[in-house]
Amino acid sequence: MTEDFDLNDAKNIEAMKHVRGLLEYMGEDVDREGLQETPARVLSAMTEHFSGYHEDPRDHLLKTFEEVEGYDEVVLVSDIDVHSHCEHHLVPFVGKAHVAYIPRGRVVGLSKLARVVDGYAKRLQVQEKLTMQIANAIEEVLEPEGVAVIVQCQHFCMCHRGVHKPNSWTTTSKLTGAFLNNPSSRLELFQLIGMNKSTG
Ligand SMILES: Nc1nc2c(ncn2[C@@H]2O[C@H](COP(=O)(O)OP(=O)(O)OP(=O)(O)O)[C@@H](O)[C@H]2O)c(=O)[nH]1
Ligand SMILES: [Zn+2]
Repeated sequence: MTEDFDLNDAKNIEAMKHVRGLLEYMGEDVDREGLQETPARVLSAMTEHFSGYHEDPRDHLLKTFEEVEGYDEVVLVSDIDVHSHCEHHLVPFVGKAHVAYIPRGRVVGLSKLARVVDGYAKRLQVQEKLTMQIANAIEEVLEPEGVAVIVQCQHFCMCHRGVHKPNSWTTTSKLTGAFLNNPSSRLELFQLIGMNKSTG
């Protein structure tokens, strides 16, 4: 599970001490057998959860976009799974992102939109910032007629601690260009998202 984790690396040794400190703080016996590999596992998992710090998500678009004339309708990738962590409590928030744009010549592979979502989600986040960062990246690189990013998540900090509202969902959106200014583009977007849900 932690094959790629270097137990001899000075930074890792230092970080494992901190994880042990947290286990002690929780009231655990850090020397018990079941916890021997836990600090390394925790750090290895963190590397995965926070891989976004080691990339610029805009690169997924910058390195792959193509100039394609003729398609100027909505491109929507809906229900992209979002797994992020809230910067207030370091606990997960999870849900979906719907990402759309109307090309003005530049198009990109559909998976790249999901990679942009991941690149920003795999950091400590607040949902509003995540939503804006995804939209800004697409806007900046593809220079489309419009961008729409809608994120719907459940925040564990709200569901499983604190106010304890396990059924609550938070929706955030960032619309630009035609999606903002043209009611028919916005209506089409919401119909497409709704249509997908009713058939899914
Ligand atoms: N706007 C926004 N708030 C968030 C997000 N994630 C968590 N929060 C909120 O951040 C706030 C932090 O409030 P604090 O009063 O400082 O922390 P707290 O005492 O743990 O608050 P409670 O969760 O109410 O117990 C809470 O209201 C959370 O619901 C997010 O993505 N966006
Ligand atoms: Zn939180």
